[in-house]
Amino acid sequence: MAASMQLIKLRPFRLHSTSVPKHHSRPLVIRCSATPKSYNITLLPGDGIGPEVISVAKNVLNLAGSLEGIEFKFKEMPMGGAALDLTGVPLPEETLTTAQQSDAVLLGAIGGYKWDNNEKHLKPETGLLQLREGLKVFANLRPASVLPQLVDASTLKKEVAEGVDLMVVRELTGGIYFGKPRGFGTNENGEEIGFNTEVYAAYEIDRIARIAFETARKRNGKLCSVDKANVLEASMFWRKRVIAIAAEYPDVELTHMYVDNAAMQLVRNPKQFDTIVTNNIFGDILSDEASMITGSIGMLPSASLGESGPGLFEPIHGSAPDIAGQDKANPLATILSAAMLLKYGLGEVKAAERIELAVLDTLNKGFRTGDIYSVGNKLVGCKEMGEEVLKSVDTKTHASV
Ligand SMILES: NC(=O)c1ccc[n+]([C@@H]2O[C@H](COP(=O)([O-])OP(=O)(O)OC[C@H]3O[C@@H](n4cnc5c(N)ncnc54)[C@H](O)[C@@H]3O)[C@@H](O)[C@H]2O)c1
Ligand SMILES: CC(C)[C@H](C(=O)O)[C@@H](O)C(=O)O
Ligand SMILES: [Mg+2]
Repeated sequence: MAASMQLIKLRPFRLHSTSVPKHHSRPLVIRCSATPKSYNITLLPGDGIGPEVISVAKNVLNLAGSLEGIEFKFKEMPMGGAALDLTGVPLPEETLTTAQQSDAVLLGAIGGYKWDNNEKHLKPETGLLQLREGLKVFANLRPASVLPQLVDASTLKKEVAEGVDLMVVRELTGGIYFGKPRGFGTNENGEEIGFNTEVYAAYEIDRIARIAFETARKRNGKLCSVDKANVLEASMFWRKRVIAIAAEYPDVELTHMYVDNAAMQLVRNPKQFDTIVTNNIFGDILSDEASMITGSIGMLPSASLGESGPGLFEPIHGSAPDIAGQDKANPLATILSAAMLLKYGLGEVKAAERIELAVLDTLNKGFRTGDIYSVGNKLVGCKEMGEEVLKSVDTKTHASV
């Protein structure tokens, strides 16, 4: 099991000690062994490579679940550009309601050239922000670990990349993404302007800081808060609140770093980081940067959690229009997001570990999509990679879990 824990080094935890999300209470229900556990999963394939990676991840999730006596009822709903084309909006009300009423949500990716020049409210990306807001998933966990099998795929030198295992805790429903005022206008000289507002209330910082301290406590006890407190008032306040919350976690070592330095340190010496907590926009950027240390953005999963209700699970990558429809996408980030769904969303740790082990086994056998390929490996497409993971879920992990 040690190998799988390397992949996503975090045990399931409650976001809030006083409010237990619906799904966390599930294991307490006593069930007859003849009655399989059943969960409703909303699938949001989205655009570009989204449907390709979701179709593969759905099969893996289904098989890992069935081997643990879990049954899934999947409901696929339109989202992003696909929803715009179908209904005229990027997040139809029915999609949001279905997602809110399910046990967990698995999303592929949204966006594409076709909708790039749409007005803001008609952008696929706006639909994604509405979904995160609608599910109230303020805590976005983005683990980045360099797997021994993929050290050579990293763009960094082996000695720098080897052993990296960090977790970015990104605030997801606040900051400049949602702050008001925002929009377009003219300045005092009559010139056109565009503007956004970076704003955080104390409660928003306090709750994400607590998640980050809890996360660090379950890992190596080191938390680095990344901000721009040398310049931005919102960051100065962020730092003040993180320091205040630190008093509740004397066992966690807290450090602070400016975001420009953090971006540099991530490629200079990424092993210095354990858990990073940061705001919405810095977390977006730093997690893409961290992904390349691991070999590819096609490897990084994520879990977005709130205080109650279903979690949202998605790879951190986008719809990759440059490779969409060519069976070239790496599905592992989405498959690993399905593992996070099981672990953090449903508390189904055994089924999650089956998937993690299967991914490691598939990589051990040398199967690689183009983004993580190096000489000597077997180059496969998205579908074949999925089939290989399925085989490993069925055989290897069945025997070892
Ligand atoms: N969560 C999301 O749905 C999400 C995230 C990021 C970007 N986007 C959207 O996706 C679209 C494209 O954005 P972008 O090009 O900046 O970022 P991107 O992540 O889609 O692609 C960046 C690069 O990484 C590659 N890549 C991404 N995922 C891969 C995978 N699984 N396997 C192999 N290679 C992969 C792509 O081919 C591309 O070269 C935009 O519309 C953007 O808004 C959506
Ligand atoms: C598509 C976009 C809205 C999104 C974000 O900025 O959060 C993406 O980049 C991500 O990382 O999930
Ligand atoms: Mg991003």
